[in-house]
Amino acid sequence: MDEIIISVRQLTKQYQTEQASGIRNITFDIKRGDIIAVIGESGSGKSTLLKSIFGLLKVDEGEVLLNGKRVLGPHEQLIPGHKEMEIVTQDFSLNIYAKVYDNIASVLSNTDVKGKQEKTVRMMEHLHIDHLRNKKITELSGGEQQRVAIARALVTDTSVLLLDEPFSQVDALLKNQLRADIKRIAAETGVTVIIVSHDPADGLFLADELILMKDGMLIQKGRPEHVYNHPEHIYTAQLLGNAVVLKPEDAIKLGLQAKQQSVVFYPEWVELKGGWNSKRYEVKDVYYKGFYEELLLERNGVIIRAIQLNRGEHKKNDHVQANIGRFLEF
Ligand SMILES: Nc1ncnc2c1ncn2[C@@H]1O[C@H](COP(=O)(O)OP(=O)(O)OP(=O)(O)O)[C@@H](O)[C@H]1O
Repeated sequence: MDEIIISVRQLTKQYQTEQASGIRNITFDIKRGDIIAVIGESGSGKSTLLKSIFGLLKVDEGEVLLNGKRVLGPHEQLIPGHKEMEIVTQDFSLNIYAKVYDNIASVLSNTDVKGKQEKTVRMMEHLHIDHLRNKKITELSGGEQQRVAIARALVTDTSVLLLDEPFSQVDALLKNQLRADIKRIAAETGVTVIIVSHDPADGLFLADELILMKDGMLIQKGRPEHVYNHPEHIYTAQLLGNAVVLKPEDAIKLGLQAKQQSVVFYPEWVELKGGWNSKRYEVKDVYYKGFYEELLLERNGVIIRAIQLNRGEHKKNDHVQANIGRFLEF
């Protein structure tokens, strides 16, 4: 059976503000070795959840258990945090005057100097920062600092790594590499990782399980493919796949038999092809996206979006046959 490493139980943390803020009644378990991605729009409570798990915030209700033991809050111990967890926050908390190598090595004990050196070098290689080893933190870009902070957290052989927006400072190319590195390192070391990100693509790519947050509440948890294909809220479908949302009267104008309040589908569920069930649409616009293109299609005054691999087949004012192959109702 899978071993549960972290249990979050009815966790509530409200800030003293006029509007509702923070997180409310969050409950879930994390399996050892899993990568969990906490996804949600800005202000949905992701960072509050992460900090609460680490013991940085005094929560109002509920608890976090690590290996069955309650994680203490900042009011219960001198130094907030937990020795079996490492957190990389958005400020990185690096010693900016020290060199990259020393920032990483300094968290290891001096009892085994050779082992310390080897481990530090290996971790720098893992995160592609070995060429920066003698540079000071002040001489690095934001993305480079981010990788040093992750290396410093991972070199400790921590059981749990918490990452708050770990890709916020890196460009698209580096981001792909860093995501793949984290996935590989997690698989190699068995570390449990919780990543907070506002970019759903991070979670879809990296996570064994996604946690969707909205207005301080957990609204869905599950494997990325499952959550993507079976969203329980319109918000989830919009966040993960920029879904098209139609009122039932508009859906009917497209020939869909809608019974509920809203009809929802991802643009890639629209099939651009002829056939007995396809309908004629006018192409209102074509957005070039590189390897694919997004088409704005109109029928009976209703606009939908469709995407397809970029073959340059369609242009504005063309007519196409399209079929909404699958849709969800909410
Ligand atoms: N120290 C604080 N005092 C008062 N309100 C706070 C504090 N920290 C967060 N909040 C509020 O709590 C809510 C959740 O904030 P949180 O930072 O957890 O969200 P988030 O999903 O991480 O957002 P982002 O993606 O923008 O970082 C927001 O409404 C925020 O304004």
